[in-house]
Amino acid sequence: MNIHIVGAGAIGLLYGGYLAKAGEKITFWTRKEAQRRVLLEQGIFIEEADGSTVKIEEGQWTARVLKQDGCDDNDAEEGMRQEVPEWILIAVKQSHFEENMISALSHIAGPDTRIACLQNGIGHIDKISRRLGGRPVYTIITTEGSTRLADNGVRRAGLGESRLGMSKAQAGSGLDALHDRSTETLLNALRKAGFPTLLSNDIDKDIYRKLLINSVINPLTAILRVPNGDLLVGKERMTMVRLLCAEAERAYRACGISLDDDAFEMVAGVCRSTSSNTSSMLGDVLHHRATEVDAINGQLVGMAESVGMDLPMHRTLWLLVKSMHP
Ligand SMILES: NC(=O)C1=CN([C@@H]2O[C@H](COP(=O)(O)OP(=O)(O)OC[C@H]3O[C@@H](n4cnc5c(N)ncnc54)[C@H](OP(=O)(O)O)[C@@H]3O)[C@@H](O)[C@H]2O)C=CC1
Ligand SMILES: CC(C)(CO)C(=O)C(=O)O
Repeated sequence: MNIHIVGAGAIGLLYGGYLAKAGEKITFWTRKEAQRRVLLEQGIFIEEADGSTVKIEEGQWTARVLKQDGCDDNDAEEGMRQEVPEWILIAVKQSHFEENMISALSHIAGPDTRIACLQNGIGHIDKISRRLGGRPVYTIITTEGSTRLADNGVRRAGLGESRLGMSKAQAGSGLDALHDRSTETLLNALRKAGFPTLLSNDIDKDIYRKLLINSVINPLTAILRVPNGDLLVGKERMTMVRLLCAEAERAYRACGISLDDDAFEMVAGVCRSTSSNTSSMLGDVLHHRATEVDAINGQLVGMAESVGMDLPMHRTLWLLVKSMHP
């Protein structure tokens, strides 16, 4: 299957690398020519949690630079059209969803191309879908953890679990798009590549579950500069985790979003299972990059506001993290 990966960062290289190794035809779209060159010259490497390293040489995959108009330096647009992807996996960060990037997507995608987003946070799906003429956009929620080590390599935290689905707002009356040949083909490709993936008929539940987890763990670890597990160390941190969970739960109830589990137990469970992780938000802060806090705590605060509710703790975390942006 012909799959394009937009954003060859931590999660893009992990997914694209293993999909290519499993025999899929992969095209990475990078932002910079320098990264494209490193990829083509040195190949991709993935460090696994057991210390082994997997090398994936060019052959099954190629790399291009995503330009504003969708063309790269080496290929005319006509050439790209002949390689219309069946799927595009978007693996950029929330802060990378700029007009130019979204407009470039419309050049890569053919009329039947499916698009799936791997981002944490919310708000991006509708934005892209609108800009792509209402084309339905799928979501992949994953517990994979990947850290970028170089332009061409990543470290995988361990085996995660992923879910592929389409949120109700996207599906409209067309939920059948979830159960067609194209979706089945992507699911099989992901599984063959070593990503245990389930088809979700209720991806919104997964999206909001992850949003709540990220809204508590990410800003707290970014501000305190501690690994995830350390949020459970000490009375004061535990109290903050509890209060943030309770505030988010109140907002979810007011918005009619149900959670299967107790929020605190859920968040504490993730702190324990990823105890040595540097959260992605802490990673961004340490590297002086913009974080995804707008799409996480910002969206949560906005959701609550839409039903007349204020979330003072989440709002404060949002502003604190935003104040650390470069
Ligand atoms: N890493 C993880 O373990 C997980 C990540 N996620 C989500 O996946 C998303 C990506 O995260 P992650 O991979 O960690 O982030 P990275 O920062 O490692 O990767 C993002 C990549 O997107 C590239 N990019 C940005 N803008 C463009 C553009 N216009 N055209 C082409 N490429 C572009 C960046 O290029 P450049 O380097 O040149 O800036 C970078 O390589 C996030 O939303 C995150 O929440 C979800 C679950 C797990
Ligand atoms: C689940 C968690 C908190 C793991 O680190 C994560 O998704 C992130 O860091 O963004």
